[in-house]
Amino acid sequence: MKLQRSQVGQMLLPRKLRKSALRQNTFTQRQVATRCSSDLSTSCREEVPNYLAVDVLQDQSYTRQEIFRKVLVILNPNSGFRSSPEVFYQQVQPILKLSGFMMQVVETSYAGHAHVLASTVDLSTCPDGIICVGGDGIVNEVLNGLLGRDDLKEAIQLPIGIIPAGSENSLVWTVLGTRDPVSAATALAKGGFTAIDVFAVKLTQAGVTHFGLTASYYGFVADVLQLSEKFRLHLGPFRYVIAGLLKFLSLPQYRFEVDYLPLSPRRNPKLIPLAEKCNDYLSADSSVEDNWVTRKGEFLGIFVCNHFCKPAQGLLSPVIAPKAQHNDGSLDLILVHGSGRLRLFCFFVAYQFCWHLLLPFVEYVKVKHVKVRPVGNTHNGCGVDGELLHAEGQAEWQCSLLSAQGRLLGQHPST
Ligand SMILES: Nc1ncnc2c1ncn2[C@@H]1O[C@H](COP(=O)(O)OP(=O)(O)OP(=O)(O)O)[C@@H](O)[C@H]1O
Repeated sequence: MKLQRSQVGQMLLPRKLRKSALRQNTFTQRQVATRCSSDLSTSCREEVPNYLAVDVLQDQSYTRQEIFRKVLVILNPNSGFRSSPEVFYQQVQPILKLSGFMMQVVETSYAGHAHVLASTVDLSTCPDGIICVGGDGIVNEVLNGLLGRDDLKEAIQLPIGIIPAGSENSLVWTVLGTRDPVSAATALAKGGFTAIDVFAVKLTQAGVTHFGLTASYYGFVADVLQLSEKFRLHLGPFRYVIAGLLKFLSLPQYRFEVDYLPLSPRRNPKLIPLAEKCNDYLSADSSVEDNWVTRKGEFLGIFVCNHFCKPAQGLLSPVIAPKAQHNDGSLDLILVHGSGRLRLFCFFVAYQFCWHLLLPFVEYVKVKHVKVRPVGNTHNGCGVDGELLHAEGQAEWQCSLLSAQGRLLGQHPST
């Protein structure tokens, strides 16, 4: 007798699971049939790999829900090792379909496409969110597209889902505790949301504001980010290592003036109402407050972190801002004072073991606002969530939290 593919899959399962899989399979096929018929754009002919069906169906909490969730999926075919289409269509889409997602899938065809999609999509066609398949960069584009809309208040409420398929997926790894596409899809399937602070970085001279969820950074790391773009095509995710090594070998000096407003424990930044446009919020800044602290001189790096920033790659899983929480209404500022390869090397080694805060040249403070001014011919770019922002001539970057929080689809497994 010729076995169907799903039956072959079951033969590979332990006996106990096989029985339950057989029972579940009838149920699965019924579910797939109804749900696919209402899928917005994708074909429902592809088979669900059986082991995935079993995985998903074993958690009854989300298979029993009958409510469809309408989402827009934005897939960057260019991210990471360019395997995101394969990852999505073969591993992720079946899980999402089974758990009731109705997906309109759009593949980006140029840099900036995700931004355009998020800023123009009719929100009523994807009331349950936008799912990004790619790296931190594509999530950042979607965030900025949403926050540039006229219907900002509704747009900021729209949850963003993430299927990690990029070079660096620090956001989903740090905040939702997952870094592989299948467990990220399972987290989306389980449902729930995670509130996350949103910060804005404004280039004062140009009056341009860019939003982020992870961190903004200046100095060595921003410089490496710029150089790494040259190697994107040939090296994929390894581009950061090569660019980092090259920049380390030809390390320049970075001079900055930094002003920061430490977080006052009595003040709750969330009490300030969200302005109609996010740009207005930054112009009504807190210059009237007088407890600004100024630092001047050489800095190897300046990091303004919204969460503890755990890189998805790396052996030891270090974190740059161990005291940061993604929803605590504050930003964590790390100043790495000084210059020189030896100091940078010490910082890097200490960071691998999460000892970097013990170094005498590292300053760590929770803040509300930060202003960073590169001095002289210091690299004047600013990295935000893996995207490099450029400035012409003298620049001042202002980094502040927005009063409203965004929402990520899914929850950390420990919640
Ligand atoms: N079709 C495309 N062709 C070229 N570039 C694209 C395309 N779609 C998106 N991009 C650009 O690719 C950039 C990086 O994408 P993404 O973040 O998904 O992957 P990554 O760089 O590999 O991962 P990470 O940002 O986590 O390091 C985005 O900022 C976006 O502007």
